[in-house]
Amino acid sequence: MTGMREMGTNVGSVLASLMFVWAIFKEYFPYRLRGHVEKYSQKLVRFVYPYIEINFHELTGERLKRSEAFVAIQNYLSTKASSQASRFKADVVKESKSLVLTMDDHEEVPDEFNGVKVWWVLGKHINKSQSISYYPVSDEKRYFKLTFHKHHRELITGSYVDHVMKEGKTVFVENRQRKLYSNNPSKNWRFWKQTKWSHVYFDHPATFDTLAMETKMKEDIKKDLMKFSKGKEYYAKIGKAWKRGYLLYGPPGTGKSTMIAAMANFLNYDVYDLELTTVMDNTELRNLLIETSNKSIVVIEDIDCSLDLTGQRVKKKEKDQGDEVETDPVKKEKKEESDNKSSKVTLSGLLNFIDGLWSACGGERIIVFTTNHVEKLDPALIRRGRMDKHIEMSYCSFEAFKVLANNYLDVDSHELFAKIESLLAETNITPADVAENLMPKSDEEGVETSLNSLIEALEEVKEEEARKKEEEEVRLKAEKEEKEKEESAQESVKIDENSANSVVKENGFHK
Ligand SMILES: Nc1ncnc2c1ncn2[C@@H]1O[C@H](COP(=O)(O)OP(=O)(O)OP(=O)(O)O)[C@@H](O)[C@H]1O
Ligand SMILES: [Mg+2]
Repeated sequence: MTGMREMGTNVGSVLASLMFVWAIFKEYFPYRLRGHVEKYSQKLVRFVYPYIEINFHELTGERLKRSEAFVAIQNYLSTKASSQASRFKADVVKESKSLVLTMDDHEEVPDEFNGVKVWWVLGKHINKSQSISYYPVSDEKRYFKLTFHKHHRELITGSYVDHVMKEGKTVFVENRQRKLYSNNPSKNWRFWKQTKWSHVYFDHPATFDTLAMETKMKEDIKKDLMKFSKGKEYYAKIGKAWKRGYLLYGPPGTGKSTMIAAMANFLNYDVYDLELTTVMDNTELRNLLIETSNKSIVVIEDIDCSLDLTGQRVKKKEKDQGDEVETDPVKKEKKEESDNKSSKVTLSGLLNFIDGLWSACGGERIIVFTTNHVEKLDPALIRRGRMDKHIEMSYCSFEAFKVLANNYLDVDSHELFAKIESLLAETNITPADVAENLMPKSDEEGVETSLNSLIEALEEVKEEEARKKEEEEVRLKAEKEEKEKEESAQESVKIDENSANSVVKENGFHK
């Protein structure tokens, strides 16, 4: 069959050359004769070469975006190429766990659908125009050519192409290596033609199994995520954009960032880590958003440090009291940058971003904010509907400790657990600190040594907390005494004034 098609292709190209010569000289023939020649020559071409060809170009649209169809075909053919083609390009994805083969240029891959044969070829046009540009411009334009017999036009352009797109997308989801994007400073977008987002491959090992928190809470979050990811029809039915906002709040080291990684791994989504302090204004924020893809989690970490988003009322109160001192150097730098006002992103800009984005960019997106100070955020920012689910990440409970003990030491129970349970109930220690103590310091260190080191740390924390409590009590007592002294001093001044007044009155009376 391929041989016949090739022969047809050769005869077809000879005829095409003749048609080209005809196009030049047809002016010299009488009009009537011209019509006849054209009609019969086209019939002849269709007879000799009864195949239809469709090209799917890689770059489409004015901004030359990568066509989704091209990518889907490429993925679909990667599953066929391994058995059908003889020349491939290979790519190793997912830490060498799978090898993805794609067709090499001009390689032909046959395929069959409902007993009908089709052929795919990856072709490319080289752009001959030698435009001089400051930036490197790719002048290679690739396309997939699909060839099939004209009898099967309907089947191929309908069901077959649909089938290829669907399969291609599934392969893409299975093989794709997820990415962690971070936004580039906008000053580089124009001058260095930098893309808005740079990425590295996302390879965080955190999962919900390794995340230390209450089992019930964990299951609840997993259920919520699952419902969201499968909720395309549901969201369409209730007329809501297919997005969900999560607010993770709690002290440093309680696993907020770890939870985001676990969410991404659970859903198989990309992560867009949005650094707000480098976004100059609301327009830039919108532009960044438009370039995010479906199946992604957009993250804004430490939102209270990123921008002046804390709402007027809260801000005023804070100014009066004086700001709390930030100890984490990263958060401190963020806060300083945002205080320097290099960014003009406003609260309303961010609210528009959260509300508007989804309708503008299609669905299947999750947005996550993290903060250590939930009380500082403007209520408008975190109201339900914007941040649908508020999750408090808290100090380590005994249940959370058991997950960590299993992760780090491979133990489910131990005689020292009871002591640890009672110490955990009395102290505030973060999962990060517990994890640090459980990590064996050397290969020889056994389970017991690690657990004892945790007990020691817990006792230290307990002592420290008791000391702080005592100090606080002493301070409060001193404050109370001071206040009482002041009040009694004021009282005695009042009594003195009153008695002086009565003396004056008495004297006056006497006068
Ligand atoms: N709940 C948890 N489960 C498992 N590991 C945790 C948990 N919390 C903290 N850890 C460990 O502590 C380290 C720090 O945690 P993480 O970065 O997630 O804290 P965070 O809440 O994001 O802190 P910050 O507010 O400073 O950003 C992690 O690398 C992880 O190993
Ligand atoms: Mg964090």
